[in-house]
Amino acid sequence: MSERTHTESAASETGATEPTASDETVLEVDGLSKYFTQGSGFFAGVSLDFDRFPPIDTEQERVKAVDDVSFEIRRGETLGLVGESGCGKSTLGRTILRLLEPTDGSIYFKGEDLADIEGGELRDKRSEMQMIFQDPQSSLDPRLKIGQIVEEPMRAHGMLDAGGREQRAKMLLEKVGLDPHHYNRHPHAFSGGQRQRVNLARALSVDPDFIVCDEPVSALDVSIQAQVLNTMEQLQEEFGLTYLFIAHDLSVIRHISDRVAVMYLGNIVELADKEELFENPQHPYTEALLESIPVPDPRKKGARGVLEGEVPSPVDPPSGCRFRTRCPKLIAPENYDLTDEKWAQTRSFMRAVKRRTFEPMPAERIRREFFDGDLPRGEAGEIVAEAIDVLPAERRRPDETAPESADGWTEATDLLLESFAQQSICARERPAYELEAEYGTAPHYAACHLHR
Ligand SMILES: Nc1ncnc2c1ncn2[C@@H]1O[C@H](COP(=O)(O)OP(=O)(O)OP(=O)(O)O)[C@@H](O)[C@H]1O
Repeated sequence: MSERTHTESAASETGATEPTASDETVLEVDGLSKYFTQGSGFFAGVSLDFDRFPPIDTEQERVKAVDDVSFEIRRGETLGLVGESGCGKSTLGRTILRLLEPTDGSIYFKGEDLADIEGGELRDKRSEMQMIFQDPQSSLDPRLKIGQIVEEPMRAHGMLDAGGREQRAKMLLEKVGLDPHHYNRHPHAFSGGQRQRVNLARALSVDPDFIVCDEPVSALDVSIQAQVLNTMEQLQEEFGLTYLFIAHDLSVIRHISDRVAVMYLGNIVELADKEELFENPQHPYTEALLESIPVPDPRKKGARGVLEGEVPSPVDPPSGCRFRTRCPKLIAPENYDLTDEKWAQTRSFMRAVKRRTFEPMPAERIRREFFDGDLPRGEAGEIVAEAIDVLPAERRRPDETAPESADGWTEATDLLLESFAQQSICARERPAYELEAEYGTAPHYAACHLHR
């Protein structure tokens, strides 16, 4: 346990210091994957398939929650991890700490591969890596006193004697901005922000190097969030902590992070210095996320709502770039003679057909509304014309039910997707590129074919 832990002054609510990262790599994640098997129990994943003999199919559906993720975190650094709900942030955090078994890949913590160790050795390592969860309410046992809660990890790791643990717990309560006299009180007497401070004291009790913070301020009022974040920054400085900070809120990520990783459907799609990421985003998904931040200036409201469509299922994610099915910058397939304008029109037509966002209408009107009257030249134009042909025809009378149309929509969608979307490099290859950074010195990674 470090000397300075006991001698430095208590953390205050104000005057956050900028944490400084060293060159030493504390954590290196290499090709890490975590797949979940749908369901559980003996018959999970077993289905009957009467086209086979015997008619049992044991092929299991696997949720690719984290898929081939690699990055490093330096000592004293905060790496922010941001992305929409369900993209795999929590699973990544838990797999790094081996609270979940990795499906593949390595997790080097201070040079040692955690994926290789088991039992007592893993338990010992756990004291060096802690986790703080989102909900301070449910993560504190209401029957225990604050002191017992903070001391519990020390007891589990056989740290200090009873007197030493009490002394350390009181010191830590003060460090996290609580009155040490709260030692004998129960959690129900505390506000959300105070409870999260108790969680911080508990995580710090075993003197960890690395903390995974999983949405630690999301459940708190905005006014309390900044105070808790400031305390976390002060504790980082004082105890030499390294954070992986998970949040979906970009303003929280901007407040706390040194570098930021953006996650989409189990992959990291962009990783750069905070300043670089916010000022010079290079992945269309990051751009869309940044543009979806509510802007205080009402005159600028045009920029919102750019993230269209549903996130695909992590059971069967898109080939190539996982964002391609929603990407406004999908690259044109090279095998057609398409101008930028005609590609943009073809793409929006393809999207409208796939989502069935227009009523059946005459071919001439489709050409006019989607293509300014001119289809793309050559083979691309022939394919579009064929798709228009198979779309259901318009109703002749308003009371007439639409002609049996589902097949026409599906046929046109399949034709367009197979001929255009799936021919794009975005569908054929997985992108991974390092770019020149404009701000700061850290490498800028953006997994997007636009940067080839
Ligand atoms: N135990 C599990 N079994 C099966 N699927 C799971 C399990 N845990 C998570 N998943 C799935 O893995 C994917 C990633 O989930 P995860 O909770 O890691 O995302 P997240 O980005 O942290 O989302 P949120 O911000 O909503 O917590 C989701 O599709 C989720 O449904």
